[in-house]
Amino acid sequence: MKIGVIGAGAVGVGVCHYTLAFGSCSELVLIDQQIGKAEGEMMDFGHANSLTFSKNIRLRAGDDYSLLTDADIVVITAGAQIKEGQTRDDLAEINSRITVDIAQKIETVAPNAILLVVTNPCDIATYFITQNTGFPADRVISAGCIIDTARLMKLVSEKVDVDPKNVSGYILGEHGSHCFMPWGLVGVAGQPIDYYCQHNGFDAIDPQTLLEEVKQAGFEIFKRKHNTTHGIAASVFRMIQAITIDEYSILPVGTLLSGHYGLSDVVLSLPTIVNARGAHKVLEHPFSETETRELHDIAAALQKLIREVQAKTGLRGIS
Ligand SMILES: NC(=O)c1ccc[n+]([C@@H]2O[C@H](COP(=O)([O-])OP(=O)(O)OC[C@H]3O[C@@H](n4cnc5c(N)ncnc54)[C@H](O)[C@@H]3O)[C@@H](O)[C@H]2O)c1
Repeated sequence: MKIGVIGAGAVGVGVCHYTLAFGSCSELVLIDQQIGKAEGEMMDFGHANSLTFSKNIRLRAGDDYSLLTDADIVVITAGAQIKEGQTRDDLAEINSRITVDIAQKIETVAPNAILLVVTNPCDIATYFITQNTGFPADRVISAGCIIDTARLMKLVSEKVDVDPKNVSGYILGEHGSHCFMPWGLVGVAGQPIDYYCQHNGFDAIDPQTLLEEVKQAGFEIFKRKHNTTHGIAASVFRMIQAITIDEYSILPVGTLLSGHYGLSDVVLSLPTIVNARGAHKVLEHPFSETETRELHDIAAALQKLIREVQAKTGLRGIS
C-alpha cells in the first residue's frame, strides 16, 4: 500500500502522523510546493524508524508528482487556509483551481488512486475534481462531515456523561454552514437522545443549539490556535483505514450524487459505505419531509456556489 499526502501543512503532517503511528502502508509520500518543508517533515518522521514500536515505512518527500507513481490513496490537503473572518466558501475559487490542478497531476502518475479531499471547501473541491479529471466519482471522496459528526458525538457525550463512541448520529450535507442533523438518528446506546436524557436525569438537549455548537466548534478552535488539525487528521485516518482494511465502514463522507434523494451535480455528505474501492454505496435514509427539504436547500446553495466558481475559473462544472 502506497499513500500520498499533498500539502505539508498542519493537516497534511497530522495525517502523516496518524498513518505512521497507527496505520499500515509500505510507502508514504509527502508532496508540497515548499520542497524543504516536505523534506524536513519526512526527515523528522524518519528518525522514529529507529525506535522499536515504529514500522519501517519507506518515506519520500518533494514537489515531484512522479514520487506518487502507482499510489493507492492520495490525500489532498494543499491550498489556502482560512483567515480570521473568512468562511470556508471564501476559499472556493482559489482552492478549486489548486485542487483540480493537483488532481490532474496525480492522474498522470496514479490513475487508479482513491483521492481523499480535505482542502476547503472540500465538497466544492471534490465536485470540481470529479468534473475535470478522469477519476471515477466513487474514487474522489470529500472528508465531508466526518469531523462535524465527531464534534456532534463529543458535544453530546459531554452533556450526558458517556464515551463519545457510544453516541450515534450524523451531521450531513456540507462540511460548513450548510449542514443538517437528523434528530431521529441522534442517540446513546441505541436509545433516542430525548428518551435517554429523560430517563437518566439529564436536561433535554435543544437540537438547534446543538447544531449551532457543532457548526461553531471549528471556529472556536481556530480562534485559539489559527488552524484545526488533530480532529481532521483523525477523520482522514478513519477514511484511510476503511479503505486499506476494506472495512465497508459507513462514514458521513461527501461524494458526487447521481440521483440519490433526487439530487445530482453536487457533492454532499450522506452515510456512505466505504471499502477498498472507495465510496461503495450512498445509503438512502427515510428522512422526514423537513429533512429532505433541508437536503435539497443545501444542494441548491452549493450549486449556486459551484456556478459562481465555474464562471470565475472556467473549470468544467454544471452544464
Ligand atoms: N475538511 C476539513 O474538515 C478541514 C479541516 C481543517 C483544515 N482543512 C483545510 O485543509 C487545508 C490545509 O490546511 P492546513 O492547516 O494544513 O494549511 P497550511 O497552510 O498549514 O498548509 C497548506 C500547505 O499546502 C501547501 N500548498 C499550497 N498550495 C500548494 C500546491 N499548489 N501544491 C502543493 N502544495 C501546496 C502549502 O505550501 C502548505 O504547506 C486548508 O484548505 C484548510 O481549510 C479542512
